Amino acid sequence: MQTLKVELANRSYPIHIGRHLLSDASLILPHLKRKHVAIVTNTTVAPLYLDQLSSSLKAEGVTVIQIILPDGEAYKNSETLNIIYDALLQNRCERSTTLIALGGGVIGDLTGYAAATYLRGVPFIQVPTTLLSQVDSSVGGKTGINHPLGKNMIGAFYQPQLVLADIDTLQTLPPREFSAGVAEVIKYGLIRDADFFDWLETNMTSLMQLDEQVLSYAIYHSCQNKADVVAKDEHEQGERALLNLGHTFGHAIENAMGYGVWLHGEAVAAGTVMAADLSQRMGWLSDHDVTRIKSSFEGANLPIKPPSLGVEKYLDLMSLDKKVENGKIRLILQQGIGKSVITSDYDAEKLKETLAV
Ligand SMILES: NC(=O)c1ccc[n+]([C@@H]2O[C@H](COP(=O)([O-])OP(=O)(O)OC[C@H]3O[C@@H](n4cnc5c(N)ncnc54)[C@H](O)[C@@H]3O)[C@@H](O)[C@H]2O)c1
Ligand SMILES: O=C(O)C(=O)C[C@@H](O)[C@H](O)[C@H](O)COP(=O)(O)O
Ligand SMILES: [Zn+2]
Repeated sequence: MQTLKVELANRSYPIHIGRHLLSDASLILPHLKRKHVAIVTNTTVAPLYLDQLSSSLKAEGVTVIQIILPDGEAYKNSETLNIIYDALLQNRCERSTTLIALGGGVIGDLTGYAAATYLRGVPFIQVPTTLLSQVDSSVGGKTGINHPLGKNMIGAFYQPQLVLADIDTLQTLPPREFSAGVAEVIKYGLIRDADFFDWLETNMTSLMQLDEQVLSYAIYHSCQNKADVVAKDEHEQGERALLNLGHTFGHAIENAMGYGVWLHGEAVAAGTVMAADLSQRMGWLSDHDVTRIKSSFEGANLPIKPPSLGVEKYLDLMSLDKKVENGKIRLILQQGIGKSVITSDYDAEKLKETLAV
């Protein structure tokens, strides 16, 4: 098992990455206020891993409440959040009850937001079971739900007590979902780590085959990059916005196509290609680098061609992005591989050319 730490003063927490972690309750016990937990998961993950996690905790005398939600991005909303609140109240959960998110990013975001708000805040633990959630969503404390008008529009920054990433769970992940996670892995290379991007170019085939060493390295290195950024800028006042590369375009795609039709990682991949296209039009990124970016996504079986929504639709949806300032859409653009910037200083006409796909 490898461990790294998100350094946030008295809210610091460890990320454990390795095999057989779900059945090792000793990793969780030190982080519980009381031997009382509510595991939140969904109808797909429950039959695969709920028993393993519950049994190991029960064997140590922990009372386990199970909350099983419907599966899918379309359920990352206030109705599903209410299912969690209802179950917590019906089971008389207290401030000392720890919520455990067992699943992908949807479960993690929902559970984290429930933890941030139930009784004005209870502890929670992330047990991510998708590649995307192991490399990105379980780390950093962004929690929340979607609104019909925009992605993740309601939420809170609320850090977990612990992240437990058991890479064995990835064996059952459908290939399309694995690919979606690789989009966020590539992101770290593009925004701040050119060496990691080079390494990914060399090792993409092995990564897609779930080679254990390559997979562990990719997860550890992604978490390290995210932990570094979050430690410097927890509440996205500056540098953290770089983690949003491709997301202003991508969230527009997810919303326009209907939540869940394009996977988050797929929309991020196509959105990152759009950001690269605009960067190239601005003269900031070479043709060669644009080709490298597209090839890396293609190597992970990710889409590089965005849907044709129409320029006005794109602009309308992008204008609801959380990074909008004084009505101006701020974008993460590329000034090379490993060098992203947040800027509102782009040519609006060139943006329209990028959106006219
Ligand atoms: N909070 C953050 O910082 C952050 C970062 C990135 C993405 N996100 C959010 O995360 C969500 C996407 O997360 P995701 O890609 O994990 O999607 P997801 O949570 O929808 O999981 C993908 C699918 O895989 C299934 N699944 C999960 N684990 C499995 C396993 N081990 N074996 C088989 N099936 C499994 C799920 O039930 C689901 O059907 C989006 O809502 C996105 O906005 C949040
Ligand atoms: O942690 C962050 O910060 C990120 O931006 C990570 C993203 O991959 C993630 O999709 C996040 O949920 C997007 O945040 P949002 O603030 O644009 O909703
Ligand atoms: Zn993302």
